[in-house]
Amino acid sequence: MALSTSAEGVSADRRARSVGVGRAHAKAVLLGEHAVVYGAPALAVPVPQLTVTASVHSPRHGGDGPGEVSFTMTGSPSRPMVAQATDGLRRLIGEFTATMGLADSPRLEVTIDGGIPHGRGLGSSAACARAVVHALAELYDREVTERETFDLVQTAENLAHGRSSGVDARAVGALAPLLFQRGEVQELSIGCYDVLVLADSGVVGRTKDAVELLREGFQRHTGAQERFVDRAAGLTEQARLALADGRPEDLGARLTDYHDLLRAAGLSTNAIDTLVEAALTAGSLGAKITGGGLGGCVLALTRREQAAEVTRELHAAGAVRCWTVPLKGPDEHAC
Ligand SMILES: Nc1ncnc2c1ncn2[C@@H]1O[C@H](COP(=O)(O)OP(=O)(O)O)[C@@H](O)[C@H]1O
Ligand SMILES: C[C@@](O)(CCOP(=O)(O)O)CC(=O)O
Repeated sequence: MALSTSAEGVSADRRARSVGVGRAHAKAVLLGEHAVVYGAPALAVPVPQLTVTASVHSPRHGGDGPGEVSFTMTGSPSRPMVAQATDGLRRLIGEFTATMGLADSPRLEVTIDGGIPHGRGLGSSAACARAVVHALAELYDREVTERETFDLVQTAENLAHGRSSGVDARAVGALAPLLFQRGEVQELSIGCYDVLVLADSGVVGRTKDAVELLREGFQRHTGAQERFVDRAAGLTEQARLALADGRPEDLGARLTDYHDLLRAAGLSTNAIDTLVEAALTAGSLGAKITGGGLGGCVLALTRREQAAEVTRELHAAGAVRCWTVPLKGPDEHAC
């Protein structure tokens, strides 16, 4: 099945001004986070209402000698980005210029207009990286395939996460829910489903630390990795079938089961558990932490007509902001 990805067109106008612009959106992992790092499948959904835009400006297009790359985040006031966030992007840009056969390292000014809060399990670093790849492609008028884009985003992600599965790299460019496993994706053909209410706990999670925490636990306890990955893969497969067959109650139950699995592994927090309980009490079909964990967001599968009530209860339980994300296939424009 062909995968729908968001792509950026080349604007002759921008080329003349030596500026390339690229965009990507946030994502949420429905099920499978962490286990996906060990080769298990994951289900992920695009979050199209949260986007990031990268503008890459080349003040001396084709400049001589090794170039400098500066990074700025817009906002009031605009600010330089932290090294933790820019190291991977620098490596990505180096890889892009080498892969595309560009002679010299250019001098570049990268501006990130970020509408995706970072450290919330929403794929902010992958979205930034993907937006930069699209911007570079536009700036240099190069065709970049989906595979090349994935590899470039992974160059940055592997630095940010230590070892990244690649699910974020794919999902932040996808137009529909997808099943991801070992770099390969399958777009899920579902109709209009219920909605996901995403609630931000306001606490910055640390994906790299969370991945490391789990790995250390696996090293200390014989068989723990196999047990975790088998249970996670089983739940993800059951959820995939429930999604395909239109069984929202079963999908919801598997989400909550997956939350319990992550919580048992030490990846949840009290604030997150409170939000999960609040969503379930308010009528959500299932709820869980999403992404790297140790903070971040809760995702709650909710009947459309109950989304407002669930959102109210999540705010009352401490959520700093909520988003309602339609769960729908690529051709369901009227959902
Ligand atoms: N402007 C910024 N200020 C601080 N950190 C940033 C910024 N932009 C991106 N980051 C980085 O983004 C990372 C979070 O991205 P990521 O690991 O993808 O997690 P998430 O998907 O939860 O956002 C943080 O570790 C941080 O280094
Ligand atoms: C925990 C993990 O499965 C997902 C991380 O998601 P995020 O970066 O926290 O949005 C890590 C990975 O897949 O590389």
